[in-house]
Amino acid sequence: MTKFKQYLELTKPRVVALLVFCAVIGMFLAVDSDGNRVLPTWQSGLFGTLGIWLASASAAAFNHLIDQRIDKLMARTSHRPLATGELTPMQVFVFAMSLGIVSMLVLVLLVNMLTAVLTFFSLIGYAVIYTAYLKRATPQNIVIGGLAGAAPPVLGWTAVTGSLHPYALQLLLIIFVWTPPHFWALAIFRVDDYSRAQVPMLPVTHGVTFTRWHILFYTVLLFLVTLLPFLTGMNGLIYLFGAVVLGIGFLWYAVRLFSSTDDFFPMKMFNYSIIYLMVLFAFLLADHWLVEPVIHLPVRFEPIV
Ligand code: HEM
Ligand SMILES: CC(C)=CCC/C(C)=C/CC/C(C)=C/COP(=O)(O)OP(=O)(O)O
Repeated sequence: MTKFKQYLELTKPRVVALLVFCAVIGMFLAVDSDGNRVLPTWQSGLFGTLGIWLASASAAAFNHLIDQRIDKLMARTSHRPLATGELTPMQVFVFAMSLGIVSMLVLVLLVNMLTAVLTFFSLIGYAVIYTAYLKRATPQNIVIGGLAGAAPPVLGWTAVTGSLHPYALQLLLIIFVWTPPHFWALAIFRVDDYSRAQVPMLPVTHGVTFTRWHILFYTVLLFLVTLLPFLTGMNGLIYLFGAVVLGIGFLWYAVRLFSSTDDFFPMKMFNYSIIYLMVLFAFLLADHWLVEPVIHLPVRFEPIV
């Protein structure tokens, strides 16, 4: 009997879909060293996307393997293929290794070395540093571990240009600062799960109110960080409009989190965080390719740095 559904679940398909979406947008935002827009070639576009996707899926499968004991104890994850025994640890190991090896072959042979190396570090960062160590070690686990999940736009960018650009790092910074409100909103709702599994997530170790303050802090920081692409001249007014409107929405959730009596409200914020990131990146792309090249609006800010 085929276990396609179980193997697919190991790859965290929806999380990885958003990671790959951000990577692809990173590809289409790339500029060369003179600041001119560049497009991915069919090869860098196709194989870059494939390599990043396979590496993220591999990291997700390793996460299932390393977390199997924890996953059995939490209601949200107790149906996972290793927790239920539908797949064996050896099957998951072989699957995760295979995806990882193929991803590296694709990136090294068909994309470029820089992308392969950075993707490899992201894979290790999530699968080993975050999952096997940080997650169990400190309530700042997801802040530090968030670096791996924030890498995709940089990976997409380097797949196209073969070099790192400060603009790409702004995109990384956005996802890095977005991760704590994204995750802690869910963690507040799932605090009993984490406490049963003895995972030191912030709401477990420091309580829900403390976590709400942290969420608010990072949401304000996120609002400021999302202004950077405009302030550095990377993007124009259409992007700025999107970032401000979406950011006000996120801030509203972060403030309302203190007073809402709806138990499900943190999950509403969590769901909003996903829409937020998707639409923000869509704005980056639309602004980059529409505003100047098509509509000819002279709306860029003279960079302050
Ligand atoms: C350390 C960083 C992160 C942590 C700890 C985290 C944590 C989580 C958790 C616990 C879930 C619920 C998963 C489930 O129930 O299956 C989730 C869902 C999700 N995350 Fe994250 N996340 C992180 C980073 C990211 C990043 C970087 C992205 C994308 C750019 C992302 C996108 C998503 C999406 C799209 C979902 C919804 C999945 C679904 O509907 O099943 N996450 N995240
Ligand atoms: C190569 C590359 C870009 C790697 C990044 C890979 C990746 C899948 C990042 C997503 C982060 C994520 C879903 C964290 C949740 O893990 P968790 O263990 O806290 O959540 P869980 O309890 O749902 O498993």
